[in-house]
Amino acid sequence: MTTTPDWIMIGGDGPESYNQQSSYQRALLEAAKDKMTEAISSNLSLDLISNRFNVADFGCASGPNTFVAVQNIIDAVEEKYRKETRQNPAENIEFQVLFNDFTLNDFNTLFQTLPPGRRYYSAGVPGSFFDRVLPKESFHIGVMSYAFHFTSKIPKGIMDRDSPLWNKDMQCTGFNEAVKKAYLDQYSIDTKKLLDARAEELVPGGLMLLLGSCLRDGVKMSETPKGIVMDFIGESLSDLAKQGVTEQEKVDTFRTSIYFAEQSEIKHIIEENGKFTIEAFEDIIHSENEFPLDQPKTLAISFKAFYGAFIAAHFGTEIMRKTFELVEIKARKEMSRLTNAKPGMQYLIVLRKN
Ligand SMILES: C[S@@+](CC[C@H](N)C(=O)[O-])C[C@H]1O[C@@H](n2cnc3c(N)ncnc32)[C@H](O)[C@@H]1O
Ligand SMILES: [Mg+2]
Repeated sequence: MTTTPDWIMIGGDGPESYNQQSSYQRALLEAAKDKMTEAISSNLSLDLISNRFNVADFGCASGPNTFVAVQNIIDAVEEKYRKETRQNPAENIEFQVLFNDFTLNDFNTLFQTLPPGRRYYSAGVPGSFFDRVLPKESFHIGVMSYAFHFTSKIPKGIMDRDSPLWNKDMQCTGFNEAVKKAYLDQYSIDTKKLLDARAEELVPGGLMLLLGSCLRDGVKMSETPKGIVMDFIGESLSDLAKQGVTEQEKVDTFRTSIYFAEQSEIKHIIEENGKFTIEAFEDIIHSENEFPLDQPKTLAISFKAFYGAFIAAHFGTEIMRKTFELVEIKARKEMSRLTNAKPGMQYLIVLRKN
């Protein structure tokens, strides 16, 4: 079963494209490179490194971050091989990279911008990562970067005005217990399906490296900079409805299929699923921080690269642009709220298939 959503990261390589605007996601990959190398060096068995080595990226978007992620992995595998066998990996190992995303993802831009001089063969793998997308035991290391926080759908009741779970916000702010539980339940169901699928597709002993952001335990989404900006997006949409640029009804029916879980929630889901051992759950702290909180323009652009897709799908591109103009103004006005917010957390999770 392949489900294709009505939103998709902004393709191409224009000024608003994911390709051009996803530098904050990339900063995490760059900061985590040493930890990824270490994780591969200590958790990947040398027996798995033979003449053919397959790397898969789930939720790759249109680049270029995916190229950084897979190159980090290939460099680490080569380094381990070179050190432990004293042989030249280039003579003995062929790499293949499997790029997965929804069918509507801009794979054309991805393939047109593949790094010159790369030492791997490439293939596109279309389809939802909540289902099987590859044959059994077909890859050795998988990566997901900023793609481990999606749900397959909006939880039941959230959109229903007569339900106690009716959520007026476009996101799970964390303040309504029942709403939070509905999101967590849906996230838990979907993530377990995702882990089941990857466990079948991975070779025994294979690894999954997950990079992204989550909440520190006990922190509510709307208390973090990311949650505050998401609230700005919701408020900006309401402002546009008040101005008559869009309808309030449309704003009220806009939700995102995203749930940023708390660290212990993620651990619990992985442990309950039971297909993987958590070898590491690292807090990645780097100089770029998660967001440039003192640069409203950059902040608005970063969020546009990611959330713009959802908004454009529901409201059209014009409203999407106007929304982020307002978001930038709000971020400028409320900079102290952003800089005083509770910190989010960026992670590298290393999973080994049991
Ligand atoms: C924020 S982007 C991250 C892109 C890239 N990995 C990076 O680090 O910059 C999330 C990507 O996950 C993809 N995605 C979300 N849900 C998915 C699903 N169920 N199956 C496949 N891809 C999915 C989206 O289409 C999008 O390209
Ligand atoms: Mg994000």
